[in-house]
Amino acid sequence: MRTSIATVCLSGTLDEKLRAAAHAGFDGVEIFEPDFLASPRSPEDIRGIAADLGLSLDLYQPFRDFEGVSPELHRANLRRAAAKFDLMTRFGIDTLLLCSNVATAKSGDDQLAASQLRDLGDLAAAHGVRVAYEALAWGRFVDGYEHAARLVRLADHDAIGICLDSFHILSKGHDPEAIETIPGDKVFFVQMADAPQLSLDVLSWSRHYRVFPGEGAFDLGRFLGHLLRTGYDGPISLEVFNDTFRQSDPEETAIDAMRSLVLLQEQGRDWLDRHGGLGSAGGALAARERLDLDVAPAAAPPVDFNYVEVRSDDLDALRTALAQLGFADRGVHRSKPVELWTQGAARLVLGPTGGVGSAPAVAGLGFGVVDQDAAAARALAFRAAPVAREQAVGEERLVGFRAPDGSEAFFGDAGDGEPHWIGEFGTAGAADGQVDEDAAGTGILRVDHVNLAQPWQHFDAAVLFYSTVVGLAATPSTEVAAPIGLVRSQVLRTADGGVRVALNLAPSGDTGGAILPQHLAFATDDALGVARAARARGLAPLPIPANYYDDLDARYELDPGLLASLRELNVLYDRDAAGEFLHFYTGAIGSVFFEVVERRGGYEGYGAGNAPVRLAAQYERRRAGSAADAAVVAGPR
Ligand SMILES: O=C(O)c1ccc(O)c(O)c1
Ligand SMILES: [Mg+2]
Repeated sequence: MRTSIATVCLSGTLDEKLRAAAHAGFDGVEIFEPDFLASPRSPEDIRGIAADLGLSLDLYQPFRDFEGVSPELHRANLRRAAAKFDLMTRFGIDTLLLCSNVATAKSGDDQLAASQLRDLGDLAAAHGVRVAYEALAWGRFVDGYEHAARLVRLADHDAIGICLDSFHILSKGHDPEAIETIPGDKVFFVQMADAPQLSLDVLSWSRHYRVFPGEGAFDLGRFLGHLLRTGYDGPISLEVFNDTFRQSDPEETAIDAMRSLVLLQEQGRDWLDRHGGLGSAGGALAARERLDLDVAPAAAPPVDFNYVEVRSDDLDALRTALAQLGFADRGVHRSKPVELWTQGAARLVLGPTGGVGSAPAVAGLGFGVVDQDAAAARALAFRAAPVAREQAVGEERLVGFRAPDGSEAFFGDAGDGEPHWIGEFGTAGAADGQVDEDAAGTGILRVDHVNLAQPWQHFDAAVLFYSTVVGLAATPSTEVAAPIGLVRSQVLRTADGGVRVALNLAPSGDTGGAILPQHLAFATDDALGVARAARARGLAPLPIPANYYDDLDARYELDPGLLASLRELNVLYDRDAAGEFLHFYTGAIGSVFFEVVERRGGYEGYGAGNAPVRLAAQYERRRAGSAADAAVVAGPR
């Protein structure tokens, strides 16, 4: 499948955009007119640069407000179009994107619009170019692709075809199935964008929230499936608008964009496989070979967390908190400045930060997979950047990739029992790799979830990274009220919940995770027991206000003994139709904190209703100053 991207999707100068698109492996670009107008370069210059980079110039866009106008305006519009056709000839671009009229159309008469499009077709043909007509979701008279297709049919001109843009179609709730009724050779161009499900006017939604495929909520695999059945074999181009990529590095955005197209091709193939393939149309059958879908090799999703790596400048505070939670000190690594703490299958690797601007507190996530090579091959096909890992002779191989926030995702062996690499720890440590059974607890079983605060520029890219490179499934995003604003939150997980990663949108200006720390949640089947034992070892949990427990009582009519224990131990509670949830928190330790969770029955949530209480309690602590946090890690009381 030929890939393309509109220059509007990338930040920087036109030169930078072209370079980024080429480096990410795109076959071509759409030249977005404002990018050209702002460039000091001539069309011939740009044509030469694109050719040197191996990029085709697939489309010039947008041309606006043409059809359905008065005769005088029509004459002026044709003059305007002729100038653009001349320009396109200099660029060597053969297709102009025409948006449906949003401003100057005086009539919704299809015959008038079609005859004006036919005139435009004559003019385009005379210049050796063609026009792709696109229904904008907020068009004055034409706001749907089926209407646009009808006008193209009425215009009946070789140089007039349609541009299908997934956003305009799916944002209106239009069914993409009728795409199959459009002849493939009348589809002149295709633009793809995803978007989160919002109830917002389509113009604002389009201009501020479009994201790359896989980062939003649209079913684009189905869209692509219907499209391929027309026999279309032109480029699939990305066209997103939002407030984020404009402030991001174009090279990174372009990789993210390419990753989304690899995912889209897999989703399209899967949809076709489930829905009868390309159908019986002869031409369409050949299309699949011509399209040559670039699909990543399959790999099973991760099974569990192999380990979590936390970096901190206050390792003593982390050690104290982990010891209070019952973790065992397993000693230091034999060749790296890191140490291992474990309890059950929860494994934490602690190390110092690399200084200012280094990776976030949760610097690495190890995912247990059944086939490391397959997982790595899939990650590479999704254009993930491998992380070089120094490896001493005999040390277990771990394959790693850089996540958008600068942290690292590693694939290790899933399996029963401890990973082999554990043997690399303990040679120099006091604990000698052995668990001190007396000091350690046994209530914590494994990591339940990891909660990563994401810089706002990387949130969408992180959703795509964890769903493609790591292989988790994205669930719908939610918003949580906090004293510092609304916090967007989205969980990516495996079907059985063995791996859960929650992403939270860090408030802007939150450098170093001071406002929204990263956090690790450990699973237990006895939260009250773990809380009690931790308290005996000196842990002061995050204090929860009495008001909260009064409300719990009012809502749930809890057993008085249970309520008293929750209140006494600062354990929070939630319940839904499937089960119950008990959880408590430590205070923040630098830019990380810990949570212990107990899921009863089939409870699958995260106590979202309790998040405002937790966030307010943490806010309170922060305001009270570091003295309060110091108390969290003080010795036994
Ligand atoms: O928002 C717009 O104006 C606009 C312009 C060109 C497009 O292809 C599009 O989908 C939207
Ligand atoms: Mg478009």
